[in-house]
Amino acid sequence: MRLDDLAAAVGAELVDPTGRAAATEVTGVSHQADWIRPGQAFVAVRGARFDGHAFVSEAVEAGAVVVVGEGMPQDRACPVPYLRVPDARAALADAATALMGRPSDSLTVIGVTGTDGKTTTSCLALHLLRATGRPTGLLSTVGYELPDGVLRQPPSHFTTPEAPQVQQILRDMVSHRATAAVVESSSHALALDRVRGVSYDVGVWTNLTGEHLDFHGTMEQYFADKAKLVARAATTVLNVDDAPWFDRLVPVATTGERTFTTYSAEGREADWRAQDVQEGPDAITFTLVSPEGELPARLPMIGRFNVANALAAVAAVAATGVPAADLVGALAGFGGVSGRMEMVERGPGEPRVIVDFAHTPPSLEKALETVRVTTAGELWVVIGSAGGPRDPSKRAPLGEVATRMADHAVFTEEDHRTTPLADILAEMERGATGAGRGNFVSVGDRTDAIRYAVHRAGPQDTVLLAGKGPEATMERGEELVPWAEVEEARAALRLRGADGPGAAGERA
Ligand SMILES: CC(=O)N[C@H]1[C@@H](OP(=O)(O)OP(=O)(O)OC[C@H]2O[C@@H](n3ccc(=O)[nH]c3=O)[C@H](O)[C@@H]2O)O[C@H](CO)[C@@H](O)[C@@H]1O[C@H](C)C(=O)N[C@@H](C)C(=O)N[C@H](CCC(=O)O)C(=O)O
Ligand SMILES: Nc1ncnc2c1ncn2[C@@H]1O[C@H](COP(=O)(O)OP(=O)(O)OP(=O)(O)O)[C@@H](O)[C@H]1O
Repeated sequence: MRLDDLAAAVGAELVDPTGRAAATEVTGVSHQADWIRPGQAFVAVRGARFDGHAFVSEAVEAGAVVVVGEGMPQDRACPVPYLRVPDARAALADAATALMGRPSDSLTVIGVTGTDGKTTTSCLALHLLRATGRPTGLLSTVGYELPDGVLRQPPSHFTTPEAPQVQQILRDMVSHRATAAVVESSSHALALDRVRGVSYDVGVWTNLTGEHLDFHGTMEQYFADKAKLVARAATTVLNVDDAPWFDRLVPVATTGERTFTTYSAEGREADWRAQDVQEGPDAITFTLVSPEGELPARLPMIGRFNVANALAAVAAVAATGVPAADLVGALAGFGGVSGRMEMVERGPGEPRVIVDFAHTPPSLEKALETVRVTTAGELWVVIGSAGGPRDPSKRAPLGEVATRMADHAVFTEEDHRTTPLADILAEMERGATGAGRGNFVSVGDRTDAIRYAVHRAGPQDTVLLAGKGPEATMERGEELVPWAEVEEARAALRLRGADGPGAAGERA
């Protein structure tokens, strides 16, 4: 793209006294100076921690041919043309969108926002679109996928990366013949214009509860940031059960030509709702009451909240023109979400082992509560708490919740980093004993802890391995070791099968 076209795309005036700059070819854009490659534009963002202008020299040395920003500091000159804009983050998104040729215009885009359930709903929508014949891409916390289904990681680990990565990934999807995309859209992304330039066909709202107020400031601001998705999507899928936000979203969802559809997992009046919900050990069944009639549905997941996620995904994909009967058929083939209530395959006589990401006291409580419903025997939990800079105040409450909600708790390591593991375990134990409970044991090594629980659990029992979920590494001291919780669970089950319940547990 020519520099004068880039200037037009970001709404800036190109001051070009020599007349030679306008035709300069701009090959890409980045907000991060050390990612700049020759021929690219550097957008200097004034952030909470840094002023991107401090990195202009680094960007130019790396080959930036233009800098975009809200104004160079007076004491510094810019060695390449400078495009002055009122909002650098908006310009970053506009430049990236233009340079990538507006890829989302060639895709049916479903955006998903909300405090909880974004990743699950996104993965469900991806599955439904693919299973009903649409080559689809995904951008989410777990990474991104092109229609080939291979999970890839963007260079920075965000739910929704910055606009240049978002637009590049959408462009790759189009190049790989995707016709649809599911974009998990975090509140940070909506607030910081990372998804400006994505034209959403359908916007999905899961729910809104207090979280991330450190960034958004107030609940009102958090709502306003998330509501940007509803304000931009042509059709929105709204959760009737999410009071009071539902009522406030309706006017936002109906301005202009836009429409909305509703869902309820709690039996309220809605376009899409679940009736006669039955939770089983491996799946949930319910009657889907839809605008196209009543249909029996089977969702191969556990966790009652997943009914809401499934309804949201079904309603969203239906809004793109897929019949409800096809969606219900496809739902039964969903393979789950990695590390989120993931059931480990088991043989006869083996306990049910579930890997989940819950690592805060409220999410652990919710996870244990829902698993309890389908546990005929006793409930075990293996849980640790992170060290290093992570919030130490949650350690004792985790110990309290684990021993209150489960019959047996095994306290163990979870990325303790340079914090002494013994200190973390002592805090978790304090939470349990402070509440007068002794149904716990501490087993520092996580492999041993998992084996301890799996070997003692009976065939009717459930073992919840909480906290690590899909994470691929464990931080022990200064060391970063590879980790695979599901593999650990499989190994523990194999050992249990070989030695018989109880035997290898003695090794822990
Ligand atoms: C609150 C938030 O999201 N902040 C993000 C934001 O920071 P910021 O605007 O304050 O920028 P800054 O760090 O001060 O830097 C200013 C500029 O200098 C640039 N810079 C900075 C340093 C350097 O060496 N070189 C350089 O070029 C930066 O790229 C940036 O453009 O832009 C930065 C550059 O992309 C991000 O690193 C930073 O993410 C922070 C670290 C973060 O942790 N964000 C998380 C909370 C986040 O976004 N999470 C959501 C999901 C939340 C959820 O639902 O759970 C997500 O979508 O992942
Ligand atoms: N609809 C829901 N309502 C309430 N809680 C939910 C819902 N869906 C999932 N959860 C809980 O939130 C956890 C994370 O789910 P998921 O990853 O889908 O959410 P998320 O919004 O993407 O969060 P994150 O961005 O942290 O991954 C689940 O393990 C479950 O405990």
